[in-house]
Amino acid sequence: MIELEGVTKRFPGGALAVDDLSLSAPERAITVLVGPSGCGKTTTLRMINRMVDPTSGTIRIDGTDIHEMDPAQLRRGIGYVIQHGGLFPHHTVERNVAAVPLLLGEKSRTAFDRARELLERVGMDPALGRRYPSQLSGGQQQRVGVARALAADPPVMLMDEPFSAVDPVVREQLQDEFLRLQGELGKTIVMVTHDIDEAIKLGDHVAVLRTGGVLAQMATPRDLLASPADGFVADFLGKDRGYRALGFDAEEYPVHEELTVVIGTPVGTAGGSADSDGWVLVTDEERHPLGWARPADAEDAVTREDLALGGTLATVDGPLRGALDAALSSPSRRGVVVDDDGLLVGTCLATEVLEVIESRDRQQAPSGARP
Ligand SMILES: Nc1ncnc2c1ncn2[C@@H]1O[C@H](COP(=O)(O)OP(=O)(O)OP(=O)(O)O)[C@@H](O)[C@H]1O
Repeated sequence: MIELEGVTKRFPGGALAVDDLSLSAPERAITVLVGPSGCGKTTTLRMINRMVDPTSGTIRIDGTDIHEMDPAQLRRGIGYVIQHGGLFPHHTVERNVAAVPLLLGEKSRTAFDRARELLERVGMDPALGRRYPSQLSGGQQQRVGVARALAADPPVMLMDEPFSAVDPVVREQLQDEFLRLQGELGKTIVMVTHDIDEAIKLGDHVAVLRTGGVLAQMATPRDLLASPADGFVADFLGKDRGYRALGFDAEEYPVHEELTVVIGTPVGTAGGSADSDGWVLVTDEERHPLGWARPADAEDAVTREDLALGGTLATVDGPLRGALDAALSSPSRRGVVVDDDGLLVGTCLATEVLEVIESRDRQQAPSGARP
């Protein structure tokens, strides 16, 4: 557990970067610091590994005041990941990952073996280990940055905008893989971002800071969306709060059997007729959904050109937001539901998902409560 108690940082020249900040980052959880530019996020993070010293206040890790610890020893227990990976440009990728263990006196062979293992763990082809950082994409550099921070197996990780230097698609992938990795490793993580969506997706706890380094609210993402403390937090959370809150609710909703046809075969072979609207769901032979088709002639084989794409997929025990989105984005208005292996389970209807939400809300609302 990392605890900040009344921490203030005033830089020489007068800038008050962090003002009387108190918060706790629980063990084995991801705590995200989020807020507008200049609100003191990076300064706060750097005070935890003593790259910046607070003007006043106390920071403790597992009950020990970090100012009573030797800075080198402190940093050995803290992995640090920054934007663009912060890699040494003149070292190979493997050498970058092995850097800290080598510094700590690890045998070269052990350090490099572990570097290759870590690269694989963060989803990199180990063959890329012999390249130099400039020969990697932005997303790959970020992965190497994470691998390097993990190399000495520190219990604590500090991450400063680790996924912000890449495009939105790669960013989503990195976030998903990071969550999977954290599920295995269970590090105590403090992460900085200016992106509230990233904070809500990754954070077990989210601390919203306002300019001047003042804590506006610290809560779980669900509570933050449901009850922002004030107008600043509400504005910072932005629009679509009600809809985004559905991203946390993995609840059962009705799933219906759907008529399907295998790609390359005529709709007529589907063993029934398409729904009255004419849309039929096309799958591959293993029942992975491929898209919807509304062929003019049921005797013609369905081809990839016939597919109307764009619908999102919902996971059967996933959040209600996914189910609602699948239904609303589907050309047939029937949302495609798959299992964890991506195989078709059936379809769902927006009206029925909404019924689940409403009946749940009725059950949760205290009696006499008004919206
Ligand atoms: N070394 C420094 N000397 C003087 N002022 C500094 C220094 N580092 C940061 N500051 C100031 O402290 C305030 C907080 O900066 P910080 O980098 O912590 O904010 P941030 O929330 O991480 O911002 P961003 O999202 O833009 O990275 C800013 O006003 C900044 O100008």
